[in-house]
Amino acid sequence: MPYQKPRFPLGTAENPFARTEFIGCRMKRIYDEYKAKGFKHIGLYFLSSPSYLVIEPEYVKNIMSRDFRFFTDRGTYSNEKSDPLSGHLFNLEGDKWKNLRYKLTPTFTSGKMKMMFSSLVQCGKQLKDAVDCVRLSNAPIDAKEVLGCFTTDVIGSCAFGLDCNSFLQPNSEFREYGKIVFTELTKSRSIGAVVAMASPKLAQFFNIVLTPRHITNFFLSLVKETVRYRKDNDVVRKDFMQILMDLQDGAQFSIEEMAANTFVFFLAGFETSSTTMSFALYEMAKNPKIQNRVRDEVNAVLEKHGDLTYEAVNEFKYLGQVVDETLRMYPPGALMSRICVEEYKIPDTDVTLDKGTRVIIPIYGLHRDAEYYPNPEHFDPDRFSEENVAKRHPFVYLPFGAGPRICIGLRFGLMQSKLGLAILIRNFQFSVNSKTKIPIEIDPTNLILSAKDPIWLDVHDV
Ligand code: HEM
Repeated sequence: MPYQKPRFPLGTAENPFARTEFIGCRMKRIYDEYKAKGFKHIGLYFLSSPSYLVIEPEYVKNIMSRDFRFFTDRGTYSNEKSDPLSGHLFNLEGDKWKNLRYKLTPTFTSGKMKMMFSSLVQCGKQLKDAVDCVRLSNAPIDAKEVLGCFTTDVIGSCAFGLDCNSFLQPNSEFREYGKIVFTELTKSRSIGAVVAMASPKLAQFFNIVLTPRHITNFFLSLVKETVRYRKDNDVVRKDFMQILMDLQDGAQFSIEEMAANTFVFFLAGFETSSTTMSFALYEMAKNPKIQNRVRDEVNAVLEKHGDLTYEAVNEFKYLGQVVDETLRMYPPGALMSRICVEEYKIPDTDVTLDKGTRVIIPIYGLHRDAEYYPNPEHFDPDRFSEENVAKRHPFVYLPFGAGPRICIGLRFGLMQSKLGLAILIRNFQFSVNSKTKIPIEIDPTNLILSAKDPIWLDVHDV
């Protein structure tokens, strides 16, 4: 198999203590270079760990879906005893993951989502009022900050039962944690974080704790107090916490497990959705035709339904295509990993992956590959019309992953993104403020794809 020559001591990896290029872009460069030479896959080294980068979509399909049993784990680090918040669905492996996924799947049925919908609409009203205030003062909005407040409020309300209104209380503890949690966990350049990435087993051996103690204490006590308050006062709410509490009554969850799994909704659900919405708004601000088409659709659907209902959001077809195209150009999870848990022969080749090999799926590379998406730097929601989608290999579009480990919050993420964008586009017109750099620079230090600087947009009346 072709491979990139490793150099001591980093292998083919970039120095993790001095990140100068976003990891998704780096993998895209390798993907482009080897694809141009006609290769379907390539070997890499992260420090001394062998890794395998996939180029051919058919191999991606086998790994993520058809032959999933060889690739059940993601290879992220968790240590349930010393670092209780790390024992969540994203990190767990093998049977522990399988059992938890089975228990949590009912959390995202359409019935449960409908139940939470009114909380989302309430957060949407606060978003509209906040943007209106900025419009009246003739100032631009920082889309990242505004939408960060919105998704913080949504997750606060739907996962923790809190009424945050981050717009009125920008310095509330919950919003402050929203800002730092992701950064502290994913930008960490401690030796422990590097060891955990290179070898989760070694990190386990040294009992490494990645979650800062103050974050663990905040979330553990928040969940403990909420559960105690609801039980003592017979309070029943329509949120994730309630669903987990109902499961807990069947003795399926400890308080630590409940905290870890509400925490992961915070970790996996908040920044992914807010960056998606910020990029979508930025693209629409650059493309008034697309923005107007979305506004016309939103108005027509709302006229038909009379109100912003769950069913109405599901009818925003073109807005859905705008979100799909945004996730193609700016997938928050720009690369995905799997661990080969049993020796695996790549079908129709003489390549065998050893147990323990890390597999990298270069989502950003696939999404910006001109073979699948001609003129890939161009924002074009029509790529996602039913007819055009049917012409493509399904495994060249993976913003939520695929197979049994696909994002469990996919429908929730799409629903909150479409709802927030519909409210904004219906009520305001957006254009790019001169302070915004075009094209947007990607933050090299973040593990998820996000803008390095604020995205300033001017807001006008419709
Ligand atoms: C636009 C929004 C979102 C995007 C782009 C996104 C993307 C992803 C991706 C790429 C994965 C990895 C999938 C794989 O390895 O195949 C993932 C997993 C996950 N996501 Fe999301 N996500 C979003 C929203 C959410 C929300 C709102 C929640 C929860 C409320 C959530 C919870 C999770 C969890 C728990 C996992 C781990 C699933 C497992 O391992 O079984 N995500 N997400």
